[in-house]
Amino acid sequence: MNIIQVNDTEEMSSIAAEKMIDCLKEKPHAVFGLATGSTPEGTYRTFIEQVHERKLDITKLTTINLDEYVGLAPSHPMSYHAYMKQHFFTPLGLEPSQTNLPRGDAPDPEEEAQRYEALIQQVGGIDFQLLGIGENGHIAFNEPGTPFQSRTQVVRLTANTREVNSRFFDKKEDVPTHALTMGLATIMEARSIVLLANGERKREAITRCIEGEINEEAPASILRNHAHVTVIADKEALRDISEEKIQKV
Ligand SMILES: O=P(O)(O)OC[C@H]1O[C@](O)(CO)[C@@H](O)[C@@H]1O
Repeated sequence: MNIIQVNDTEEMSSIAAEKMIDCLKEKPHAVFGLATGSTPEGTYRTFIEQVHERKLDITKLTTINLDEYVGLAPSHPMSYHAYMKQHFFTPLGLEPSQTNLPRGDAPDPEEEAQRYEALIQQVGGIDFQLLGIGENGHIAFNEPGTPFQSRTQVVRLTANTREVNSRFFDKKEDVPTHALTMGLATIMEARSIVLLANGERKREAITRCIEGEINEEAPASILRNHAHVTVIADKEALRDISEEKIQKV
């Protein structure tokens, strides 16, 4: 695990965006695994600016998102479809056929999970996976206790995750109780992974991810079993990590 300490969110975003660009330049038909949440917003902005500035070809790119709330149609403003459209797909200029998210409004969510897992295999797997981390250590919506061998599935969200994510909704009760999420084993098949974290509120989750025991109570700790993971995080998130493990920019 390569751990890069950055000075601020802007630096985190530009390093992450540069890694996405490296992947795209090396493989124009790359498959990007993408995350939502507040953490990757700057990375998306910087990547898009750079793609336009350097006139990079994105017409062969495919994107596969990690998760979606069960019950929210793509048109729902709090859906991850809407988030991706606003922060990435539209400003980058991707065609709808290039982008993929689980359908939160699928009539049979379990069947949708299977379709989505099969789709990831059909596109040949993920070349570059971007991840955020939940305050409780979740990656995608794989909450503490999720089996390491899990694949794309329907999950119940913890009270903590619903509380944390209620900041995006009008009322706490509006936060869906379930989500469709790529599983931990699915994520681990990505060829390279970049995990982003900033701020004190991610400190405990990052400490457990990097220095705690590798176990299912700390879902992000599984990443230590992957050969190509880079954590890009700020001082606040890395406060408890031993100096010798950290690379500073
Ligand atoms: O980036 P944020 O908003 O702190 O969210 C962290 C993580 O939580 C989620 O938003 C899900 O709760 C993930 O998609 C994200 O990686």
